[in-house]
Amino acid sequence: MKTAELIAKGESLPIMEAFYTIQGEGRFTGYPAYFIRLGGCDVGCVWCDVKESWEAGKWPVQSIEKIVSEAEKFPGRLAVITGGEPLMYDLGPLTSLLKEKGFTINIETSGAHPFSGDFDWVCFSPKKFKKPHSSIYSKANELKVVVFHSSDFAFAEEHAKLVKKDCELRIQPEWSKSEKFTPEIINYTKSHPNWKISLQTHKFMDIP
Ligand SMILES: C[S@@+](CC[C@H](N)C(=O)[O-])C[C@H]1O[C@@H](n2cnc3c(N)ncnc32)[C@H](O)[C@@H]1O
Ligand SMILES: Nc1nc2[nH]cc(C(=O)O)c2c(=O)[nH]1
Ligand code: SF4
Ligand SMILES: [Mg+2]
Repeated sequence: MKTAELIAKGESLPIMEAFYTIQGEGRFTGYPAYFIRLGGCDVGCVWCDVKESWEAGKWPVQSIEKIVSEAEKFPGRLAVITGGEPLMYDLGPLTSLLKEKGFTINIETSGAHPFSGDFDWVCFSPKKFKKPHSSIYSKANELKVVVFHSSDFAFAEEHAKLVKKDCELRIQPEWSKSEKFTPEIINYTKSHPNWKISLQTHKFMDIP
């Protein structure tokens, strides 16, 4: 089969990088996890901290068997699928193979493409730059909104209305604007206690 066909079926995927680290953000902050970063994103966030991921074509394509066999070399059995935007691909085959090998699987996504795959935890981080696909709202376990501008609090509330009742709500300061917005985020969370704060703790620890 041609590479393009294998990618379309989700049997092979462009891999920007894969690394064993500590989940820095959100619900599973502090958990050791194997990150699989897929290449390719068409959302275009001005403040994206992995812009080099955007061009799918520049990353090597690997079979899901190879991706999972690399993951198995590490002792942890929590995998985080991220990118780039991982939902640009059919994640069914990759997640079923990871499951077969005993992994718990989380995803980091903007939700901008149709949902696929079988996940234990879905972290949905909507973006103003490309509207989320309707399929994400019933799947999200966590809504993690990055604050880069004061208007992002209202954007966060709009999305909070659309997710499931038990979806956990988090606000995360955009890294470069952290100093400016952290006091506002603290005050917002104290006055809107249905929200919690998420920080990019890996950046403080200087780990991947
Ligand atoms: C790089 S993205 C990849 C996954 C997916 N494309 C997404 O945006 O959710 C992983 C997480 O990092 C967040 N993020 C990206 N750049 C950031 C920045 N400069 N400051 C804070 N969070 C950021 C995203 O919102 C997302 O929650
Ligand atoms: N340690 C660590 N935790 C993370 N949580 C989400 C990340 C991502 O880029 O998706 C990320 C990342 O890049 N590194
Ligand atoms: S959706 Fe995610 S990977 Fe894509 S530009 Fe935005 S933060 Fe970066
Ligand atoms: Mg990151």
